[in-house]
Amino acid sequence: MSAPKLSIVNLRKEFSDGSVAAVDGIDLDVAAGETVALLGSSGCGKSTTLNMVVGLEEPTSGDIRIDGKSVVGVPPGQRNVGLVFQDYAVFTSMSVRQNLAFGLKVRGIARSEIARAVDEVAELLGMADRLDARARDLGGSELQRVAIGRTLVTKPDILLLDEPLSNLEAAARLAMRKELRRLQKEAGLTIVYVTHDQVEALSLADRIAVMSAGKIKQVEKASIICDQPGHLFVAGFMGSPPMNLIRGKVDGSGGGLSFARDGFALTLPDGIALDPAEAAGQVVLGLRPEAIRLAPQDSDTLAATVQQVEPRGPEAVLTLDCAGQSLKVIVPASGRPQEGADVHLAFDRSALVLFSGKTDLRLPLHAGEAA
Ligand SMILES: Nc1ncnc2c1ncn2[C@@H]1O[C@H](COP(=O)(O)OP(=O)(O)OP(=O)(O)O)[C@@H](O)[C@H]1O
Repeated sequence: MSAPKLSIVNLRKEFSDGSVAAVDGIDLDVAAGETVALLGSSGCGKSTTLNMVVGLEEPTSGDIRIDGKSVVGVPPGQRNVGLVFQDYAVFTSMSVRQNLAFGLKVRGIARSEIARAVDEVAELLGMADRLDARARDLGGSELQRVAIGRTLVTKPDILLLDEPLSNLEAAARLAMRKELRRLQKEAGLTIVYVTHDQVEALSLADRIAVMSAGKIKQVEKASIICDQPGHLFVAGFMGSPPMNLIRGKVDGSGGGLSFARDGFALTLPDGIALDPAEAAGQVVLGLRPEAIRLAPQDSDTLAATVQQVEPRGPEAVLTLDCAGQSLKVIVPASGRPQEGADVHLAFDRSALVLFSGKTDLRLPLHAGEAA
């Protein structure tokens, strides 16, 4: 990556009334023009991280650098970081034009320059014909566009978006996701995007940082994080349903390794070379629901019973009992089996991953390979 636009270095925040750190030593680089999502459930420290970047909270320790320069202690107004919340923070009594102009007006910018900047941002947001509308007459997604526009007119180095689509109806949320993708491209924005919604993170971010209990568990490209989770937590969090995770042991040696837990056993692909210390201990096998399919019985399939069928539009999620092991499998809705049916499962073994039972980290499966 070229020199990062934003560097978060070993950042920590303890609130005086709390015994645990809200943000517990996180590191994150964001490149110019990149969108990184901070993804995690409520209370994991996402908003606190953003608040420290914008300057609303001071870190307990660690550093925040913009273009290589520390901004810790620099007042929010001098950081050139824009923050947009889910609550639109738009003045409803003002027009769209007045709202967009507000941030520049309070900075004492010349009128002609404000007018130019407002026109430019209105154009970018597709709101050029709405400049004279009263904010109180706007719908949710228009209001959110104005809120983003109010920040964009100030030309922030970094745009921070904190759950910006949470207050929108499903259809408006979809439209705004598209709008944000267009903005990212056209304005080349550097964005840190906070969300608890993984579909939003997957569709908007270049990379996703998965947070849990104040820590970043993994930062990875959105395109591969579901298939290549580096940490057991991420494997159990990403995807709907998430990866099947089975705690067990690896048996055998050389070319004939297999994974076993009670009655459930699966041959591992040829050529796997596990660290002997890890192979001797507990491991967790991970297999995405998409990597298992129903198949005619043969020497390579395992028998299973369908316990639950959950239709989900064009597909269905099956919960199966396979030798005492509960598995989730996604199948096409048409031709799905009935509850109670006996089926056979074929496994895409090339898609399986193993995690250390000791560290919860993904294990390299081949000599010299990084997990
Ligand atoms: N001002 C504060 N004083 C004390 N504790 C706080 C304060 N702000 C946040 N916390 C605590 O810090 C932890 C992280 O909160 P934070 O709001 O950053 O999480 P989050 O991931 O953004 O969650 P949410 O999506 O619910 O906002 C929580 O346990 C929260 O209760």
